[in-house]
Amino acid sequence: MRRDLRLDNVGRRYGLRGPWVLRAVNLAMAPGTLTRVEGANGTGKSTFLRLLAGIDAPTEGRITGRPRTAYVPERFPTALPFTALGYLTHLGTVHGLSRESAQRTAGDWLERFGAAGYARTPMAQLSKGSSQKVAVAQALLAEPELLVLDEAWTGLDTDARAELERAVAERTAAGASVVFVDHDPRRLAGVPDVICTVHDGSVNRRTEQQTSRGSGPRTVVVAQGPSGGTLPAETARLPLTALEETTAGTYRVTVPASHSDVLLRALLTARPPWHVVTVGSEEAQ
Ligand SMILES: Nc1ncnc2c1ncn2[C@@H]1O[C@H](COP(=O)(O)OP(=O)(O)OP(=O)(O)O)[C@@H](O)[C@H]1O
Repeated sequence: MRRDLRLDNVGRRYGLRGPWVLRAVNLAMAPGTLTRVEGANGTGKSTFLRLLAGIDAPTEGRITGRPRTAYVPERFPTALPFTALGYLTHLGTVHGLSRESAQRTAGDWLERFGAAGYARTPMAQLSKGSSQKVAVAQALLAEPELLVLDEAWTGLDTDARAELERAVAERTAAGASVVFVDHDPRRLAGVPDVICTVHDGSVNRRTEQQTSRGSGPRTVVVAQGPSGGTLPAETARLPLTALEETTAGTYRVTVPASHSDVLLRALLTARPPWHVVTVGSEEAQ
């Protein structure tokens, strides 16, 4: 079992005499946790994310237990001498995939984000939105155990934004941790397990209670299991907003819409598979 990512007395300031941006940050982050980081402009959210991602080092204190990590920076460097597919394939091989499998995985991610048409376009010629799709794909490619997203939804079109929410749901369902900052309070609303607020150099952590979950669109799935069946184990990792056994072996399961694909996959790939009776949507009150 993986250990927690721990920050012990972490501080960061820029320059020898710069003001402390973060100070005395003590935190533990358990595997499989979805964490939203909030705070006013300029309070140090990106600094905190860079430290978590290992892109930057603390000025004081220690960070331990960082698993295999991927990061989407607030500003992705676009002037790289590669095509989109070439860049992602190259990164895939850096992550240990064979060239063939790196190219296939890279192509799959471009397809998922609706950017397959730009696969052979040089990175420097991509629009802001398309280059953001490459930024996101490079992080998801390696199936990281910790995914750090700094405003990663910014610049994406509606479909790609929803796809990124689904990809986050897949990572957490697979037991990975995801930490994100997003200016839109509706982003994955009601889904995070933990909210970290950066304020005055401190990071305050609070756990989201199950009861406060469920703002934002939801999907309601009615599914029938094999007789006497209990829900597949993967569903225990999903942020269910409601669960009701309507008749013996038939469940009505409500999840945030971002997590419906993960739920359906868990039900349909269970052995023996579940029968999905209906799938509907519901707006939270
Ligand atoms: N590389 C750097 N060199 C010097 N100062 C920096 C650097 N990066 C960040 N800072 C300073 O650290 C403080 C926190 O910046 P940071 O970008 O972490 O905040 P933020 O909460 O992410 O801001 P925003 O909401 O505007 O993205 C700011 O005062 C910023 O000017």
